Amino acid sequence: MASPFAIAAVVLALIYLALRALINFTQHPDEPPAVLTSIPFLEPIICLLQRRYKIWQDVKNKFNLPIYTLRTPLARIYVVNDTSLIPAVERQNKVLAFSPIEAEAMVHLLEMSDKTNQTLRTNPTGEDGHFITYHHAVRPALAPGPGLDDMNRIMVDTIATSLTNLRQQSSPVVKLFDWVQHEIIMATTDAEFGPYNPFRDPEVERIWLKFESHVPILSLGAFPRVLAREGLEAREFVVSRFLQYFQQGHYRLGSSFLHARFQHGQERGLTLEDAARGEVGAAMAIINNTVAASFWILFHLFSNPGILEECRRELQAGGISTDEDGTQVLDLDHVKFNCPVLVSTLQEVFRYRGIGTLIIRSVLEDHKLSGRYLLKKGAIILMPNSVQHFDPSIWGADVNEFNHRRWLPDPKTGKRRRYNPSAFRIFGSGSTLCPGRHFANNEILAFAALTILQFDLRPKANNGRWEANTNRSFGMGVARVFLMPEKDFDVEFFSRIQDRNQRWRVHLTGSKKAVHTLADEMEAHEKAMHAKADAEAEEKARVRKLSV
Ligand code: HEM
Repeated sequence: MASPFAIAAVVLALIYLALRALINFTQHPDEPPAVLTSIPFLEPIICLLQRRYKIWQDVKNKFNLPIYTLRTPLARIYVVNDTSLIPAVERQNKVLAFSPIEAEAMVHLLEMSDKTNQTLRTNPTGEDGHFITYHHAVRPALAPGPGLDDMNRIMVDTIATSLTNLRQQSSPVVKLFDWVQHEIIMATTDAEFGPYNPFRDPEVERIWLKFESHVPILSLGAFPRVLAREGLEAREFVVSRFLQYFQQGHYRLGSSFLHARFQHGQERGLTLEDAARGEVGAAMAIINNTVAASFWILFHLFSNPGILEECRRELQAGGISTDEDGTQVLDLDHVKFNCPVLVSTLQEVFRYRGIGTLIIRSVLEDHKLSGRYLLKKGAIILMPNSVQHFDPSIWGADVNEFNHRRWLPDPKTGKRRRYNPSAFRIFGSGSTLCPGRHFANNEILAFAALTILQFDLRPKANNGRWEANTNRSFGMGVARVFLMPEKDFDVEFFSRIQDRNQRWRVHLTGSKKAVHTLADEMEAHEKAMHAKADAEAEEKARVRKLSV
């Protein structure tokens, strides 16, 4: 009689063969080829757990495919490597869409009323659906202009005041990430919510951060009452504070962006409580990435004395004046337009550290991408930033290095270096291109400039060596496109200004002109491509009509 081991081995072999056959039979020849199928349906998950954010580059290097399929137990995932396929995905935003994913994440994460959940889920890609009307409502408030200027003014005031206060302490020691997080949360939310900013209560900030750590489980809706009970309690506390803020009419003193959001909610029939819940989601979008980018820019500036000196020199060459009362005035226009090395360093931070895999789309109908690759309804598309941001054919042979001068004009020709804008993924692209990028650029630059001018920073451990390991990062998160440092660490702040009481402020002339980034080029490039595609479609329709 056969041993139990032998029987188990045969059963396992049969299951294995059946699963392999299932993949083969259900993978259409026109679909992108399936890879990581040796352990059917599980190999992609095992590789992700082992390799974390490095998985996307590993698979690209191993198979060298423009696009491929990962078969997982829950869904097919199509992963895009070829840069030229990205605009093709973005052009099909009614069929390859982000909003249905956003709708489900919001339903789970925010638990609004049934009526609002229904509103979110109804026709999420339609012109009159929640998401497209939301984009139209908020974009103008965040575009260069008076609304953005007001936000910028409050944001720089908050940062300048806080750093002056910090200078009054003698050589304070802080955990760097925590400190940056606090500074950016306060500056961003002051700008957003005005004088009655709920985050001014330290309890709100503390509990908000507790909520934040449970977001991945909450947004998946994976047994939150068992796995993330603390997160749910934290969310309800923050919601209650936003609700008070609305009930007491404090939102009237908030930013134009907040007004646009609130007004849009009212028009879509949201109750005040739903609006308060919506603010929890909005706060994630406006805070999380700016915190991470601000941490990384300080890390790269202070860990490289050469870059630090170059940037300080640029800032000091005409960027600072003195008021009659002795206040030092930093001119934000000077930072934005006359400090090319600092601006280039920021863009390199975006490229080098902004390699989360946030850009995700849902396939709503079977679709032939670029007329070649069959994408099946129900699948997910991922466009990993890391693949694009580390492609040597786009960025050159030094792609794996942090080159803070990468974005400066070519020293030989004096001309701006041309990179494919579709390969710069940090602010997304297409219909969901981040409308907050101008505010974020201003905030990160102002924060970095004020910090490097006033302080020297030195890590307490490692003999003052700067180290931030990211190996354990999955590079995936809700509203997080940056790799996160594994551990926070203590740094000591030394004031560079003798007079501890000397005040600093930032002068703003207005934001009509924005910092130039590749994301803006991409917007222009995509608009031109859309116009070309529309013209071609019109021409085809005209020819068809004539031939009838
Ligand atoms: C470095 C900082 C930031 C980064 C890297 C960033 C990145 C992004 C990305 C990648 C998306 C698109 C998501 C997708 O297509 O899948 C997005 C959307 C958005 N971002 Fe940002 N963002 C930043 C800061 C901000 C700030 C400061 C604000 C507001 C003041 C903001 C407001 C928004 C809004 C309103 C959306 C649209 C969300 C939606 O479609 O519902 N972002 N951002």
